[in-house]
Amino acid sequence: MLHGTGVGRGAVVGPVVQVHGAPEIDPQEQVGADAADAHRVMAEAFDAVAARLGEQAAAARGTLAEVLGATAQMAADPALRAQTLARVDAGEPAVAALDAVVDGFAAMFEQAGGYLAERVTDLRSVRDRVAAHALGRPAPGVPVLERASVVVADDLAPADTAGLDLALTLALVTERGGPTGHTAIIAGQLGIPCVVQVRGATDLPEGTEVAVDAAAGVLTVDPDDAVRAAVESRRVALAQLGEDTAPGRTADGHDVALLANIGTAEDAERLVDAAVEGVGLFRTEVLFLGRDAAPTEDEQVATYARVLTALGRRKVVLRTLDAGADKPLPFVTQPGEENPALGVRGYRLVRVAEELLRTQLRAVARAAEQTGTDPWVMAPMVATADEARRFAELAREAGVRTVGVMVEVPAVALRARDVLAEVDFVSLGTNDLAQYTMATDRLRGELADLLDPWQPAVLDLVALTADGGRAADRPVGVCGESASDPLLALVLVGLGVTSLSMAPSAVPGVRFALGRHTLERCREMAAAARSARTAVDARAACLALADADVREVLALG
Ligand SMILES: C=C(OP(=O)(O)O)C(=O)O
Ligand SMILES: [Mg+2]
Repeated sequence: MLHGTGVGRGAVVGPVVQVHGAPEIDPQEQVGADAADAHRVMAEAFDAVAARLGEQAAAARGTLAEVLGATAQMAADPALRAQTLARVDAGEPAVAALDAVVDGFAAMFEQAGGYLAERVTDLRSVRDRVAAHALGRPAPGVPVLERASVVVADDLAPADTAGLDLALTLALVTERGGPTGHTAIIAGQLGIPCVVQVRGATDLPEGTEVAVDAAAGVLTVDPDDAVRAAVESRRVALAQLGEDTAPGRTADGHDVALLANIGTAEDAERLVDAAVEGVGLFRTEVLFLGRDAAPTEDEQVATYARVLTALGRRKVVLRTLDAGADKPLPFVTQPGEENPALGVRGYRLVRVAEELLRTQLRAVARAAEQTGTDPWVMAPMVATADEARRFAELAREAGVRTVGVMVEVPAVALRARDVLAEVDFVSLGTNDLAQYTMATDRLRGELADLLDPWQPAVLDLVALTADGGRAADRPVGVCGESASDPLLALVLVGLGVTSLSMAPSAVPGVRFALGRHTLERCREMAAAARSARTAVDARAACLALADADVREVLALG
């Protein structure tokens, strides 16, 4: 068995497919016996890579097909090939020759900017593939899946996950990455079981059968019949939970809205028939990613209107641009920041790019008017009541009616009452709140124990925020990953949180857990968790108070 940190409750069995990183290449490594042989091997490598990518593009769909098709064209590019082979003929080591030619093209592309600059990643991917082929190493990158598989990687970049064939991806397993990192968030969004921080996963041979249990954070290699049967019964139990479409409510009828986190209009459209009460976090920065400039106001209006239309009369909480630190955007990145997580990020960008925020707020107000809806709008990374007031002014000036801020900085939790005097609601971003409370980079998977949202210090800050909400009679939601943990969700409700927003795939488990516990029991759990001195003890204390069926069906331990 291999252990890691699980994301989601699902379990699956399937064969391993490894995602290989770029091959480690010594540029002086010789290919073939002499220059003529190297010429032949390299020419053959270009042909093989172009042909394989072409075949894969033909077999793929959507974005994946486009990405593969463009990369195949680049591998077949006559100039790239001719220049490399000319250097090889002149006696240069073949891989070094390829590297130098690719570097030359990359520099040209980067200088040209725009579309061409974005192709540099494809160009380097062609180089890695051709070099790997010539040296007889496995092809790098996300392989094209031929059957339903468990995809294993050291870590996956957002671009890698875009290249996954979701219909055939049973689970994602990574050696690195944290539970609030990109792979985990995307897996949650797509409802794919995921385990991160699994030491030894990349050593598993291709095709090895593994059982992936996201609830337990465990991989079982060559599972026996008993493990397979347990996986199947979990699948059936979770499928049954998915049939309950009632609103979120405790066993004694206390309402807690269950909302979805989304990043794109497509995510919103997938919710049209989903049993969620709305969207509690629309991460609008996704629309800004991978571009040289912000989308225009009209483009933003169109996207926001699509989201609002998909949700109809359901609630939508839209978050304004959260750029910087773990979500860098080239056009607003502040040069020379040594600690970007503590720098000009999130709402603070208003200091250097106020028009960006004003444009976005206008776009939201126009989309709201167009669709006859009333979205709530909140700012990320607010640190003071003053900032909350200024954001509320800007939003109201633009025509937004309901304005809030995220609680991600401990200072805001500590002064929640002051902040709630300025805005209509707050939403706890527990991913960043844990990062800043525990002074622990959320992207450093190896520090996951410190980042654990069960840390009593983080729960204390949630409690303070909820107290502020109660005193002001204003809603306090949670939209960090902690809302998707069914046991922790009960604690959050016990602390006084009024809505929970999570990956849509997590909603059925949380709904089920809520429905089996009274508000009083949630409060007992919250008190027990806060009395504990460690994250592990906090969870254990709550588990002891949890309903037996819930423990069993959701494999809570
Ligand atoms: C919801 C949050 O925002 P993000 O994960 O996008 O930073 C959070 O920080 O908890
Ligand atoms: Mg955040």
